[in-house]
Amino acid sequence: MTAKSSSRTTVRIPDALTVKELADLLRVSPVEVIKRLMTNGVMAGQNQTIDYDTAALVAVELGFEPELEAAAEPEPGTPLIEPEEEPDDPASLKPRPPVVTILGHVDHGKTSLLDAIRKTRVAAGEAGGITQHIGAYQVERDGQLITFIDTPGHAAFTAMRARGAQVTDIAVLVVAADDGVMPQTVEAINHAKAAGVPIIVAINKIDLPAANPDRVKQQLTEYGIVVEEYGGDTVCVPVSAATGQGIGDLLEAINLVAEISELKANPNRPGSGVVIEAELDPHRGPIATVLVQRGTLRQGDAVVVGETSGKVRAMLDDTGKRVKEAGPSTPVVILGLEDVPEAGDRLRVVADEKVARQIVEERKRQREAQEQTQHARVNLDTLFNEISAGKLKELIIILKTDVRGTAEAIKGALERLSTPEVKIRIIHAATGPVTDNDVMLAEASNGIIIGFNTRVEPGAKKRAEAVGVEIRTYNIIYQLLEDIEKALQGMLEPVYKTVVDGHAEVRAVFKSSRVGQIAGCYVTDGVVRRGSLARVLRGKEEVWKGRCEGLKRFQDDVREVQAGYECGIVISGFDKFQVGDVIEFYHEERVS
Ligand SMILES: Nc1nc2c(ncn2[C@@H]2O[C@H](COP(=O)(O)OP(=O)(O)OP(=O)(O)O)[C@@H](O)[C@H]2O)c(=O)[nH]1
Repeated sequence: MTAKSSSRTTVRIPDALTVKELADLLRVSPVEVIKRLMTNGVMAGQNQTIDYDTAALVAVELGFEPELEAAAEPEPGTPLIEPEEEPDDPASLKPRPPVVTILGHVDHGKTSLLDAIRKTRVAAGEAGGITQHIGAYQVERDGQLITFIDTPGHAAFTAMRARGAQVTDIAVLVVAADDGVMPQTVEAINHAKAAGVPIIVAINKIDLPAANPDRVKQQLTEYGIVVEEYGGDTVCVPVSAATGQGIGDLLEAINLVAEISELKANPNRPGSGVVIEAELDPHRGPIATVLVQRGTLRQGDAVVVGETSGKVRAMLDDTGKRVKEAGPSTPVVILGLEDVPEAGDRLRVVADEKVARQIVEERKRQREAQEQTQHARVNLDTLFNEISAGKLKELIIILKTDVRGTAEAIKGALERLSTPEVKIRIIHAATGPVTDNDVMLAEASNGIIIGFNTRVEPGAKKRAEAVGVEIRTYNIIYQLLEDIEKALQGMLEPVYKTVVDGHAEVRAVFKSSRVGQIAGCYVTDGVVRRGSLARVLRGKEEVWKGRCEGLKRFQDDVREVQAGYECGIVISGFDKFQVGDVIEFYHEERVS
């Protein structure tokens, strides 16, 4: 019998309610509900609150078809817990300022350029005149605001991305007109491309007699950056951070690219954003610069930031002025956190401080649990499995070699190994050892690193091991190519054994318009994890094999659920659950 039989009466159940309220809804006595709960392993008194999943189990047993009652529309501006992924109604989106990061080779003038841009607003007569360094600032040009991230360089840019936080909309690539394209210019180009952000070229130091902007433009074409003058679509602006020449043009170019990118966000929702930098101030406690990305952050909001929480006691803008609220693309310093968060941590507004602390506790627990399982990153041994499962369409490679000629040759040869199933994409090829930056890029892009006739810096090796990025080194080209080819065809595939992690018993089946079927389950032994391999057993027969696509406790998405708890489970491609089915969770372990 499943919960889907047509004779059942639908009952709408809120996401949390007391046992008594549930009894009223189901028109039975509270004692009846308590008895049913007990047989399902839940001990609860009549005034105790239970979650939807638990209530639904009882409803099904009593012949109802449970349905989650949609939460009431919140009052505008009321902070609430909501999943970050929830999309905005397109009609609610409003234009927002672009967020710009300045990248480029050492000494080409990134810091000077940021200073010169900052000065334009002092010149424009801004009150106070002095800008605080808070990690980001805004300037206005032709009535449009532009937000600059004040930490130049792609190391910071990619470190953020490796932590899953994409803050930059536009990258300004600074190239010194006298020096031309240098190794870190190329690295910056590839980091920006990997992040998929448009590039604007600022040819700096044009005040110098040795300046040769044409040579720079020419050199850039070798790296796929073709400026407009040469028939390409990259905007290029000659500037001098020293004299201020061209800074206005650069700002106009940014506005132009921003307009084409149609950057938008919904300001009318609880604020969320990313930490740009944070520190412990001896007088004010933990302070963090946050770039608001969606919604509006307000003084008094309860927030969760990475693994800390608090209440926004005060907010300051980039001139040090107190502000009460901050909308999309606005950088603000917030005071009132319990601890110092990390750059790249996400901030979310939640209902109140108690909820905030609960979420932090849960996050810490989940992280600890995750630390015990290996990072699921791409590596050559498991490549074929990923391809077969349709999970990988592209193998991303970062290639480091001893000399430039080899880099080009290997790049070409590797790209030719692409198959209809998997494209090989080399997002960065350069000479020199494998560095920390390369590992960060691989981490952010889910790629692997190949070193040819080159060494791996100790720091890079340590980081790669910690984050699970694969580095392979070779001295013979054909061996390198053969390994990749074998990996693509699954011939490198080692032998695996199946290890069972846990079982969950299906106790109710719910329909969801979004994901198909959700199995209301009880974890009988072990642990079940989101993303894990799973097979559905009916008696002794295996009726389906797939992946656990969704795992919920109450209304929250969770990474794992231990034995003795209820949860909602979605298995990829399967919508024929029956009450009594057992879902077996397992993983493949390599046999050495
Ligand atoms: N003549 C001239 N010198 C400049 C210009 N921009 C920067 N410089 C000089 O170039 C040097 C490097 O500038 P920075 O702004 O520190 O360069 P950077 O790219 O931030 O360097 P790192 O932070 O070390 O990566 C400094 O001595 C600046 O004074 C310019 O437009 N013209």
